[in-house]
Amino acid sequence: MGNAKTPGSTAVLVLEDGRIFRGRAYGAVGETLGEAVFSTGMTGYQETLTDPSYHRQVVVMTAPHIGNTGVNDEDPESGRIWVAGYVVRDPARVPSSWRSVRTLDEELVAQGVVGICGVDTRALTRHLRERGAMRVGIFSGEALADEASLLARVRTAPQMVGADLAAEVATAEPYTVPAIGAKRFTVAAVDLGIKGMTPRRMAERGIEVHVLPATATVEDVYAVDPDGVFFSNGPGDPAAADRPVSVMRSVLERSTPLFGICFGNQVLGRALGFGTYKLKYGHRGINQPVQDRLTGRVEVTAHNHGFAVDAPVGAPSDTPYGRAEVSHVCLNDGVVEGLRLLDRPAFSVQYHPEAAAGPHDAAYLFDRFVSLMEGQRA
Ligand SMILES: NC(=O)CC[C@H](N)C(=O)O
Repeated sequence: MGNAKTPGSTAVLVLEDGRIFRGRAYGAVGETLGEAVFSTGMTGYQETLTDPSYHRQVVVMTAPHIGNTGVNDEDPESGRIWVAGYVVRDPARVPSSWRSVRTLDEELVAQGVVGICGVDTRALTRHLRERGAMRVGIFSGEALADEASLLARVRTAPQMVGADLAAEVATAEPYTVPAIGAKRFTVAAVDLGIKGMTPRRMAERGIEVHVLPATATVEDVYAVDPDGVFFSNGPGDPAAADRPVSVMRSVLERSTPLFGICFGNQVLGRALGFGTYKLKYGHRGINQPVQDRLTGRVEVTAHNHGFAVDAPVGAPSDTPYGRAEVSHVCLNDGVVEGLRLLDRPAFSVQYHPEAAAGPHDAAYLFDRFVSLMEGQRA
């Protein structure tokens, strides 16, 4: 957390391998620690900042100009900024948008988010691509100190591997998002860090969404008498998500239609008996090419993931819940981007069909979920 900003004051970004970038304080002044990751989205910084999946991550924006459209009250994906820190090359000096109500700098200060600007984000991104995501600290104001002590601070930060974070970001109390228009289905959505656009995309399809805390039990899920069950995106290491994995296994057992996004895809991978692993530097941006192996169609999609499912691409695998296959792959690097069961109504994707921000190529996946629920009724 930071205190009042001194414009243009010095800030230092220290990576855990000892590489240092100097710049100017942006947003709140102070100290922040986290995992350094980069996002290639040219637009949608408000959605990025407020995506709970970024909890404990310091986000480096590869787009050089950030803040151009200021901050509005409509675009946030949750009630607050979740990124641990923010790294920008060249912040907008004068934002311009009819929806803007304040500057991004003001918003970062108001929410105590420590950032840095004026750093060479291309060099920083290349470093992270070569060395991989790693721990980082941003320091400004009274937090500045000699390099050796800053590096020692960075090395005290917790690692992302093994981090169980969903309950830190998810709703404490259940809430309901009503269907828009006539209600057709009820869905229990286990909130592991859900983005606001996800229940909205379901509501638009006549689904009443009961958003449940990350700690929801199987009894909580079935207490809403769901036609389908959804597992959301969220922060942290899926290898630490034992509770959602066991809840999901009960849902699979009962053959209730099931859909998972991002963390939810990793939870499905684990529920089926596949492993998960940490990617070197992850996928974060809104223009990643993904192929739907069922139709052959390529979609341009929004991503934010640092882990992935380790499942064989090709012939289906036998799992305790019948045959499962990799339904989608990333065309940049072959990473598993979706799973589908062949004998039960369940599927998931590693990317973001709710796409806020991002292209809407993958919105059909919400319709697939609706079809599964229709199929179950027929
Ligand atoms: N957006 C997400 O759900 C991210 C899932 C997980 N925390 C990852 O980094 O891979």
